[in-house]
Amino acid sequence: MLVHRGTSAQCWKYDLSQDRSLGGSVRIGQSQGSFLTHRSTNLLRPAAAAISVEQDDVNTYLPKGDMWSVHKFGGTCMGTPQRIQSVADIVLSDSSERKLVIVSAMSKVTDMMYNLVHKAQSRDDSYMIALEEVFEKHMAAAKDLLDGEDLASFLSQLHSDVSSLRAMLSAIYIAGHATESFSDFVVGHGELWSAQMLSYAIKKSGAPCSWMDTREVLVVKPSGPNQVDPDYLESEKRLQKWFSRQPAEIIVATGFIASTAENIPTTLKRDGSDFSAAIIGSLVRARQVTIWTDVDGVFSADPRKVSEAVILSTLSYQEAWEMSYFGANVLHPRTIIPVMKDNIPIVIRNMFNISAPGTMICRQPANDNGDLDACVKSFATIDNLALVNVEGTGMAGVPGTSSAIFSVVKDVGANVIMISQASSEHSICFAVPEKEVAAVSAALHVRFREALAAGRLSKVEVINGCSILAVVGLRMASTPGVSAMLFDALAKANINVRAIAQGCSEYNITVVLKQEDCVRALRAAHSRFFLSKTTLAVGIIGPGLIGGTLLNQLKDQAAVLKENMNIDLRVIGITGSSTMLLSDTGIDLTQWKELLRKEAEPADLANFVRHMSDNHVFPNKVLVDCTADTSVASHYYDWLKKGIHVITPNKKANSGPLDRYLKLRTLQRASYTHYFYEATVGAGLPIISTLRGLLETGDKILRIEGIFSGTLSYIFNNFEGTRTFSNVVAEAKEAGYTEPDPRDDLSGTDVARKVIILARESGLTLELSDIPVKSLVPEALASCSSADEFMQKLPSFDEDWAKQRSEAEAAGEVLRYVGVVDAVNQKGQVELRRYKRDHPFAQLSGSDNIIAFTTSRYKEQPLIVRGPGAGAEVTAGGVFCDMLRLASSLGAPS
Ligand SMILES: NC(=O)c1ccc[n+]([C@@H]2O[C@H](COP(=O)([O-])OP(=O)(O)OC[C@H]3O[C@@H](n4cnc5c(N)ncnc54)[C@H](O)[C@@H]3O)[C@@H](O)[C@H]2O)c1
Ligand SMILES: N[C@@H](CCO)C(=O)O
Ligand code: NA
Repeated sequence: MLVHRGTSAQCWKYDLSQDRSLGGSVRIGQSQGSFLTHRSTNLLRPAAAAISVEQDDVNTYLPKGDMWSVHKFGGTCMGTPQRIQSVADIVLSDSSERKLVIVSAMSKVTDMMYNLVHKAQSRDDSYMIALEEVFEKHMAAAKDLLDGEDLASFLSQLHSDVSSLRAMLSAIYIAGHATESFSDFVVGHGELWSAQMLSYAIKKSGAPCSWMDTREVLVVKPSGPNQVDPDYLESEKRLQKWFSRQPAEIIVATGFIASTAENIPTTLKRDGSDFSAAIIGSLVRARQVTIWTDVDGVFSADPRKVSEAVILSTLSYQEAWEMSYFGANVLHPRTIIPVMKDNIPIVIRNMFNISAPGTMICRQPANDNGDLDACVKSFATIDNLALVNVEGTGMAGVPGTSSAIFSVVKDVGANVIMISQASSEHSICFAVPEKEVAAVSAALHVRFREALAAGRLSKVEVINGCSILAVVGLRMASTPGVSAMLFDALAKANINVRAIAQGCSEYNITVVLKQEDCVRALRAAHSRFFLSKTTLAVGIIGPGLIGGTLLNQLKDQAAVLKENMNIDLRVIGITGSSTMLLSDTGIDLTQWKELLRKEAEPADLANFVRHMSDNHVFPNKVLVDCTADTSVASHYYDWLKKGIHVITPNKKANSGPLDRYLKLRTLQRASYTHYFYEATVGAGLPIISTLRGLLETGDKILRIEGIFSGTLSYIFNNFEGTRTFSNVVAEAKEAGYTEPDPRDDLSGTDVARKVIILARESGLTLELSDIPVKSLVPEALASCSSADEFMQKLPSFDEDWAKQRSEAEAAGEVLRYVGVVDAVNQKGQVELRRYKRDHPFAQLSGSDNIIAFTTSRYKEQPLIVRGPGAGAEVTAGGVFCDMLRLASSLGAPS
């Protein structure tokens, strides 16, 4: 077989007459007269001779090192003329002194080319039509991309290549067979054409650019089935030679194709163009090799399984290596070898998202700061495995047992994926693909029949349905605490580990688990290492006025919090009284209402809470009770006990039975689980936090007095002139100030609850029933069956109210509904009082609360907090504030 390099036609020609596999009867291409080697007059020389002549006079200079930047663009990047143009733009925007650009064939073309060969050798003459399609595709692309002389010369080359291919394929058709090198020759045209098109596109901008047929340069030798090794020395000589002839600043080179030392066209097999880029990067000692693709970089886990997966900014060569073994879509391990030896970084970048910085694979990751979590780079899983466990006392101290086991495994051709043996030597277990395990087990039973019969081996056991979770990271095995973190995460997720292997290579810890647990294990482990410690999984109970407003506030603010404070809030559940909506990773808050309507399931608080506690993706969980429900509040104790934080504007727990309250607070103080309830008093106003601040710094509370009801404040602030009482109550309800049942406000119960909350916070041990309350609910309406009925009947009492008001007015006074915590006398009280018009309590407007703290330090003048104390936005804001307080207790920056 003879192979020749062409001149400007730059096409390799086969002399099929020498290929015995084709019967030596066909000749192609000679009539075209393009068999001149470059700048040579030798006609039809045997390839080996051609090389020796050219090598001898090589004395050229190929600049090497930092000035070179190597780029590789895969088929998707070269998919359309527009994309080829974008590739040209990317190359031109690189300011490196010299650029070497490796390209794949346009997307789908390699398959089309293999298909041509396949058709021809199966004697399917539709290969002619298929070849025409290949031609059309490239012609159309070129016409779109190029014009003038460039277009003409590309098309003439394309024509001539296609006619050679036609002849070649017809030969294959006749022989009914294609050798590997024939097939490689045909297939390699995809790269030849894409490289030429790109180089013309770059040249169009005026930049000096040549294209390189890498078969002239890259020499490889077969090193195994479907695998080749580069011959660096020979390739470097040829590259020197090539460069001495065409020293352009930009070189576009064909990926994937190469030649043997005998100049037979071949390919880099499955390692493909990435391998080309790495080899060439190494030949020129490039400053960097950039692999352009359609993803933002290398993920920390398969993003289809772990929605929290992140793009890694750096990876060491070895980590990339490990990860590609586990199927991460990184680089083929062999691809890394050429650049690794020269410490050339490889950067994986997304051509369709230039703003993403990508992942740099290099020797020493820059951000390796020694943190535990930085030791772990990624997680991967392999499914459909079986564990084989060979067990018996006869194994200990008997050399050769493992060798015997694994030679059996080898003989049946099974692939051992992981091995683990405890040092007691009583068992060896290893994982193989499930489909291979039957053969392995049968062969082991045969091989160890005697040992089993004699009891030296007790069993050869197969455990089906296993998966591997592999954790990859540099220094992992040598850093204390990493495996503890991993196994703790798995334990918390209630996942049983069947076997463990950790090589001393330090790059990988592998655990075998039940396949059904695998994704859960992956998520739990990933979140432990990758999620911000202030990621909060949130469950909202009661998406009514306050809960709904809170959800909307979260929707608007979540991104800012994540960006600025590293606080990641994920609402993973919303439950109302009839339906609930659950999500494992976070509900889309832009459409929570719609989702709750359409995709919800029947509400079930126990299941809702289970959903929260079973979630192992998120390190912290909080339930936010936005109901006014006593029974919901009765669960706080259990939730806190489960480690779920609780936040609420619901007053029921803190104003309920004293013993339960004390039990709850004792638990809260003893644990690191938090319970916040600022919005229970004064809505978003800082009442609880002010009181706590006073107490915790050693101040002594003497008296807390104020207007604690937004509703009643509003009513008496607006009950003026000709307005009726019932009308103003309706307005307060409409404005969202009232409790779900406004009688809770008018009866004084709501104020009494707030008084109790503050009293207990101040250390008083009072029950709600200890507080004398003046109710404003007319006795006759106390028994109304619904809030609506109450509101309907309220106008009949307007006259009574008008009378009370005018009496006060006549005395130059106003009516105000106040609550008092008398800490000195350990009492509380709620009543309707009259205040002079110039009293601060008479100056309020809207739903204002005013709370005056008289303390040892604030004795002459009380500390006063005043402002709107009811309403959707301020209350939800107060609850939100508690969520951030929680995040900051968990370590969020302040
Ligand atoms: N409105 C305010 O200005 C204000 C101010 C401070 C505190 N609060 C408190 O906020 C809470 C909510 O008030 P709101 O005005 O939003 O009331 P709301 O009636 O509008 O909302 C309560 C929601 O909880 C739901 N719910 C009731 N029981 C439930 C259960 N067992 N499970 C699940 N969902 C249940 C209801 O269906 C409703 O959607 C109350 O505790 C209230 O005291 C309100
Ligand atoms: N209904 C309550 C809401 C705030 O707790 C009020 O009017 O004050
Ligand atoms: Na408050």
